[in-house]
Amino acid sequence: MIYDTTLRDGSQGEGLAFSVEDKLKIAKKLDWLGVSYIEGGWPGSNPKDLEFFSRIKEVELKHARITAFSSTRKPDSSVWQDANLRALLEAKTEAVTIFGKSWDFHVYRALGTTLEENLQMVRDTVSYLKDRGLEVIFDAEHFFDGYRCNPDYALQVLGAAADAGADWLVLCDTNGGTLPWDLEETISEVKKHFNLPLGIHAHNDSACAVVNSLIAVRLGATQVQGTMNGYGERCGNADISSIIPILELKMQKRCIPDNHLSRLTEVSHYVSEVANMPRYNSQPFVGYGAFAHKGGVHVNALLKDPLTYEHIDPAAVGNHRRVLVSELSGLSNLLYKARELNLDINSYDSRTREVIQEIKELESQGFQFEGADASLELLLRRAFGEYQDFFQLQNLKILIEKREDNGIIAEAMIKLTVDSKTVHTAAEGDGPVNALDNALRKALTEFYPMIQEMHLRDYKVRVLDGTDGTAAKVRVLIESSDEKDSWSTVGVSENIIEASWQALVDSLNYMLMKRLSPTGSKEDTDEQDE
Ligand SMILES: CC(=O)SCCNC(=O)CCNC(=O)[C@H](O)C(C)(C)COP(=O)(O)OP(=O)(O)OC[C@H]1O[C@@H](n2cnc3c(N)ncnc32)[C@H](O)[C@@H]1OP(=O)(O)O
Ligand SMILES: CC(=O)C(=O)O
Repeated sequence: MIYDTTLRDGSQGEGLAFSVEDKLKIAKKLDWLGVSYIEGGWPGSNPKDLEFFSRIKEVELKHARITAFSSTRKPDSSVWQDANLRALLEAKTEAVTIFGKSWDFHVYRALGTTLEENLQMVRDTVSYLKDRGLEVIFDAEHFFDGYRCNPDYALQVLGAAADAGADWLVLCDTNGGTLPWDLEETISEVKKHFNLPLGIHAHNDSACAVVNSLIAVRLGATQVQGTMNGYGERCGNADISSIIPILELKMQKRCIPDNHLSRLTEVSHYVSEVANMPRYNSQPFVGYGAFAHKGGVHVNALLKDPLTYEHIDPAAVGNHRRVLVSELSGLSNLLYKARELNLDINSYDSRTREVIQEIKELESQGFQFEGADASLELLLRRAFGEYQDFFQLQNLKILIEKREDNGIIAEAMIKLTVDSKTVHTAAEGDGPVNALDNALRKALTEFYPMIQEMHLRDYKVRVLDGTDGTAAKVRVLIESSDEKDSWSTVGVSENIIEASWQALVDSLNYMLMKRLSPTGSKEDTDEQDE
């Protein structure tokens, strides 16, 4: 069973703060994926979590059970007086998760109580909740550290929870420092003492959260607690976007409903969008680059059989294969790319080798085509005679004026040839690149009105050779979009205006090619875009 704690432990990660709406959206999406439990939050912690539990009741979930989280009662107090437990019951979930201390050091230092009182806190809390007919999942906090320091006591804590009626004993590697072989030994010992279903809750501080979770499953644990994309306190929790496909595809353990695995990539990306967290390109299974192939040798073999360089079929997890074209490309990368673009080229055509050499030469000058799909497509189509620029520059001037009261104003004057006609325009902008963009659009709108639908979404500049001082080159990457599509272009020069010009011109030409020339259609490959 997959127990997702993105909304509770995940939200303890730096930079994450879910609204109630966010939590509801994520819970629905996790249910759509088919996880067994969704831990919605800690009701005693804040009003937002309590509101989530009240509103999630109105949502019809198909697979997941909602659980609410809390601690054992306070030392030297009673369960009836405990504010956390009161709030927990207010959440009115059918399942609850209680964490209790299982490391003697924590009992002394963090709780400031006796070992016996901690055992009583566990007993009282679990039996109080069981008496109310709830499913009780007992998270033994710091279990592996506790077992290492005082195995008898750690086992007594599990025993207290089990005797009080807990339905699950979940072994937590709270500090995330346990190594796989130690974890294996500890779980093997625990199994000798308890017949209850076991779970695992691993943190990733030693980069072992996923592997530790999988080892626990091999040893018989039937519940894995983790978070989508591995969000969580410090270095995060076990990433269920890796655990689910490994269980399903490599360990033959069913943990989500039939045919739901292909939803995984979508769910992972959705959660990162709602969480407003950047995606990790190389994230296993679900990352945009998880099946991106760059080396020529790899792509050559992939074309013969994808199994040569892919451990699973990307489609199984809803991801897709991508081939990158760069200075590390061979003929195979180019042939693959050409096929995607419906370009009829073959390895016997001398131009094919010439294009690879041109790409390698340009990349050595600082261009980077793997992040500039549109510039690459223009280069290929130009090389194979399938494309001609839609306008030509005659000349361009940029004036920059610093005014005392009005900041900096830039003005670009531009002379172009379009359809054998000369067009001469000028436009102002906040800065030189903005003025250039405005002037170009002004000149071209008369001939190609559709360029008004194009927007510049992102503009990035990278200095390529800082040691040369003013002679350093810059690479400009521009991301543009219209209502249907988005594309990236690149320019490189020692002059930032020239580099920006190259990327801007590519961007406009690319859009015009797509709209006006049938060979420029990317419709066939749209599904391959992120
Ligand atoms: C391993 C984990 O991830 S556990 C989950 C951790 N998550 C969070 O802490 C997020 C939500 N937490 C909160 O909103 C707040 O910390 C609250 C509302 C729970 C408590 O707030 P406060 O009452 O102000 O206490 P504070 O946060 O300062 O300290 C935590 C208290 O819990 C006690 N505590 C810690 N673990 C346990 C436990 N298993 N059982 C009982 N009490 C516990 C601590 O001893 C401390 O009590 P003290 O104030 O008497 O020293
Ligand atoms: C319970 C929990 O979140 C932990 O031990 O890490």
